[in-house]
Amino acid sequence: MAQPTTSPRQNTLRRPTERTDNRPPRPNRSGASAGRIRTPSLNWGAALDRWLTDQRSTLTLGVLLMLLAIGLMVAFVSYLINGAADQSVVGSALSEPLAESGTEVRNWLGLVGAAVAQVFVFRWFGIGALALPVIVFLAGYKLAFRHELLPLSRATATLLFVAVWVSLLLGYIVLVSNSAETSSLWCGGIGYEVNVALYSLFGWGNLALIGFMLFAFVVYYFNVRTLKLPTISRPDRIRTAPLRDDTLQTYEEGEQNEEDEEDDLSAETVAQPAMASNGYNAVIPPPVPALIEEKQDAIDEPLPPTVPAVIAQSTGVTLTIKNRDVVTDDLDEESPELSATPAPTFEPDPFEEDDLVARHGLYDPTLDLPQYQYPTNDLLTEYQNNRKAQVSDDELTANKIKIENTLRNFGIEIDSIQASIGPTVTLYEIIPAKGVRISKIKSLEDDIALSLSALGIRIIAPMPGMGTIGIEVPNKNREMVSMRSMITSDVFSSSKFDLPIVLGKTISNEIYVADLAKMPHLLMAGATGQGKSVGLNVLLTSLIYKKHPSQLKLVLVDPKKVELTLFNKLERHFLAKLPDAEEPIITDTKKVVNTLNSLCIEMDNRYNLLKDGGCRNLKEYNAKFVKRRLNPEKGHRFLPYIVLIIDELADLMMTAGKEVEQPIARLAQLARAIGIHLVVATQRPSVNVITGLIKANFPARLSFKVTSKIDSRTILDTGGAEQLVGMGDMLLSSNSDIIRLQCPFVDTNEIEDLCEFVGNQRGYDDAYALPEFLGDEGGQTDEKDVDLDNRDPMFDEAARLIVIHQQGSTSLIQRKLKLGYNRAGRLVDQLEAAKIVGQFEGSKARDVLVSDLQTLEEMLKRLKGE
Ligand SMILES: Nc1ncnc2c1ncn2[C@@H]1O[C@H](COP(=O)(O)OP(=O)(O)OP(=O)(O)O)[C@@H](O)[C@H]1O
Repeated sequence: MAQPTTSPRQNTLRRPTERTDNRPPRPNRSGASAGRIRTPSLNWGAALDRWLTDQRSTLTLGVLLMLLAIGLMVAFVSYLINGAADQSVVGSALSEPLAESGTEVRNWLGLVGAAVAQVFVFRWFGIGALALPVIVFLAGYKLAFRHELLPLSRATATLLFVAVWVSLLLGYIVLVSNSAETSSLWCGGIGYEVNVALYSLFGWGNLALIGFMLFAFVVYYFNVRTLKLPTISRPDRIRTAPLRDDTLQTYEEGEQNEEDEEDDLSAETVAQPAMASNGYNAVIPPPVPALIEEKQDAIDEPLPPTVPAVIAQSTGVTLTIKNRDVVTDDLDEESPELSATPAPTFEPDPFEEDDLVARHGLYDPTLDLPQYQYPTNDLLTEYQNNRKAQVSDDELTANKIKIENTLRNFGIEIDSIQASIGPTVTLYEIIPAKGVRISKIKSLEDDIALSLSALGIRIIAPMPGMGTIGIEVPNKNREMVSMRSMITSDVFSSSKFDLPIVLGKTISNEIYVADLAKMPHLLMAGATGQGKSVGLNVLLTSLIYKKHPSQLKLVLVDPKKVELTLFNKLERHFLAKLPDAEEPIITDTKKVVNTLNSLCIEMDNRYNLLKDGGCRNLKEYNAKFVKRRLNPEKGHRFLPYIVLIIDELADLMMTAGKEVEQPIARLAQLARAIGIHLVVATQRPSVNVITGLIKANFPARLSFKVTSKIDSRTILDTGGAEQLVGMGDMLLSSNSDIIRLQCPFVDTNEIEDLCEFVGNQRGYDDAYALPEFLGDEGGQTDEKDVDLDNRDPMFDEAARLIVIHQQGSTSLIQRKLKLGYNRAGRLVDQLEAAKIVGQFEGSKARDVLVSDLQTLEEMLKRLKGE
């Protein structure tokens, strides 16, 4: 049983263009939200929007603004030097020929420069006007480079304040020093006039008002809530692990210190650098200060981040904590200083947290690749023969008569028949005459289809919620739905979905965009040659057009070895792979099993991070990270969505069976909250490929034409997919709704151009590294396997690093000693065998078992047998 898209009620057969004009928009009928195409009309707002989202326009506008800013600056400075002489020329410009005035003017930018500067400098802000070109320049820079030199809104607020305040202060000075004749240029009209007005009211009190204005600005701008000085050096007051002062220094100095720190490895006080998001991106978020450095094992469950909590610990330390997220756990429990210290009560000031955002702005993951250009629409082809479905009146009438006659032959009279022309099929909706039981028509389904003797007829009896019967008849000339028309549509380009995928056009010509993040996984089936590969390419294209490489990672599994190869070029932008994998696209079954298990580890790691951050899902977690409320020092990082695509599950199930079934089912069951989504395609939708376990966890299923009704039932739980007409004609089943869609077409040339466009841009150093999974052969190296007589040459150095930082993390060794993942992993195993670090504990850093360098040096000597 199938359900067509909501279709308008119609009394007569009409052309599709007529149908769409006068009707109010219909509500979406599924949670996956479809959009609709409107009759083209000149929509200036939309045109402007489009223009502004076109990267060529923003580049042009950006450069124009930067030039304008330079021009304004030159004009203003020149006016401050020559302004007095130019004032009369500008004043008389309207009464005298412009050319003559132009030759008299002294401004370096001529008469226009003088006139503009006269307004901004002389009439308004005086020297404060110099702030304005800076704002214009920053705006231009942001547009041109898609990157902010300084946080634009905050810089604009500051500079505007500076312009007004400087003008007022200078106005006051000019007024009290009685030097308006000579110096009013410096304070501008606003500064002077306001002071004149207020002076008569407050006299000297003006100065106090101006001072207060500055104070109020600072209070709001820096979110000051108390006149107490912020106690940044707090970690000194509470006894902390020895390295924390340096850590704090890193917080304050932010990104600039990164380079210096890298070079300064041997120093005892090596500061722990801010951990980059996922450990490999280029821009490092300034971490949140560790407000409290006490061990607090007592908290297992995350507390709501803003609720103060009083925790009495076994150590006798009482802490009042406002923000659970920044509690660290690396204080040595045995610390004699701590037990000697009376229990401190610590009330962190929200100032610090707000201040991080105030100082650095929100964390922006896209700054990993600030120059990244989203693909442009012209990479996709505008098909010339992309004609709208050509269904003539004759064809409509002929089909109508045929349907009526056929039904009459079976003794079914009909009251009315209406047609909705879709891109591939036309839906005829029939209202049977009174007394005709729909179940009768249903039982005649096959006979009716046979009598109509057209391929691909699908009967929907009854149409859910309509009380009508639908008969879908393929159009003689079908419409080619181009990917370009989908990408450029308003529905897609303005979509705010987390993972928008455009699936095609409905029978009523609406563009259907779904959110993969909500689906949350998709099972795809279709016999060979029916459009599955094109469908996967469409899905990937949608995501690549909408997402920045920092927000999305793709794991591509292609046992057929040919279908997804073009996406290889995206390795350093969008692809994720195992650390030791050579090829980013996984074709070998053994590697697929490892990758699936690695994704399960990634899932568990992400769950731990979410738990630690007190968040319920990826969106909340990332939002919190962006607000700098999760400490990268504690392993928190911005988590990109991961989309796993498997093209041909059947091959994998044949060769690895349970080994792939189980991790797929586990991921499908659990991964939605942490942003891992699966798209699994197969040619053979038989029960030994799409097992009950897999099927149960994929609520959204998509079927291209399949070879039998049984296959259709396996994938969709109903027949119908065997009746499709191929070439991207498909049925989508989600939320127990079935929708017929025409998949857009995207050619391999277009995919090639798209991948080239993205791949030729600067990317990350490598593909996104998935956690290592050693599998049965490798297994977690345990202590006895490690030969300490055969230590890595970097062993001592790594040990010192770990002890200095009191953090047993592989990524620390990787970054600081510039080693690969595998070697760093082996080093950590050796350090574990030498009892310098504790055991592997999932996503948490290992415990460091040696508390100071002196003890370590003694251990190292013992190891060397000295
Ligand atoms: N959405 C579409 N619109 C128009 N034509 C299409 C569409 N999808 C597929 N086709 C046509 O069907 C052909 C086969 O499509 P595709 O390669 O995607 O099939 P497939 O199901 O992946 O086959 P296989 O399983 O053998 O790889 C395409 O080359 C194209 O000509």
